Amino acid sequence: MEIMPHLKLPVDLGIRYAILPGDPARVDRIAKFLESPRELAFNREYKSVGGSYKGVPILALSTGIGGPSTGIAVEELARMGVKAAIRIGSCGALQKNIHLGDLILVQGAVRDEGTSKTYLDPIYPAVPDYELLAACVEAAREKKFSAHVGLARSHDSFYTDREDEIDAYWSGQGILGADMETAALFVIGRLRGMKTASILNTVVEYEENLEENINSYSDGASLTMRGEEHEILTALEACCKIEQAE
Ligand SMILES: O=P(O)(O)O[C@H]1O[C@H](CO)[C@@H](O)[C@H]1O
Ligand SMILES: O=c1cc[nH]c(=O)[nH]1
Repeated sequence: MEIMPHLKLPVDLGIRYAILPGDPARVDRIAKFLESPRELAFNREYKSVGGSYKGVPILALSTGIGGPSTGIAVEELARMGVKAAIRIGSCGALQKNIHLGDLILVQGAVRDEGTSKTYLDPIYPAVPDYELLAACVEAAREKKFSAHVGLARSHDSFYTDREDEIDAYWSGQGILGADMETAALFVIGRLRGMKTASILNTVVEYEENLEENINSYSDGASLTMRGEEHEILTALEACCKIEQAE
């Protein structure tokens, strides 16, 4: 049986929906929302758990940090027949009205990263699948989660000497938040015929201290952990909506 070189999952796993956090620790927290969760593999940054939600088989898989490892995950998931993948990430807000634990449902991403550019020219757009995004928006609204729909910026370097200046520029262009994986997911997923969407949980407010806030998220601060639960539920409900529509 063929095993994926990085994900260490079998090509015929047979699960059509994937939920993709960056952090492997988040996979265990997704597992708590699944029926009959079972750990499937843990190789490098790729931790995977299979289970189901309201009867729909779901794969939770971490992608690690950044476009390169996300690109590998998307390619191997596509080979396994995954039809829809929703990132549930964390982000820094770039607008003052976006608060800790608020969700950003990404309508398009600035491709300020290298991975997607190795596939296609930068003029190609990084956009989610329309139906999958609509299912995420509907799910978040039904559950009354605090959510904003708009653009994100995906970048490669978390620490640069110009981060404040760069953030101010993109904030001025109306971008809602910054992450490191969404653009690569959208571009590579679209090329491989996979529906994609990205939901980002705000773990740093605009112009707040990045390092302190990320530390308090990993320590389980309540607003950001609640946002994480909201993004997990939004993604799972969206998978059910797509499954019902088919
Ligand atoms: O929490 P995840 O999903 O990893 O997302 C964000 O957090 C990491 C940076 O701290 C980057 O991967 C960024 O995109
Ligand atoms: O700027 C930021 C803040 C949080 N997470 C990111 O990926 N980028």
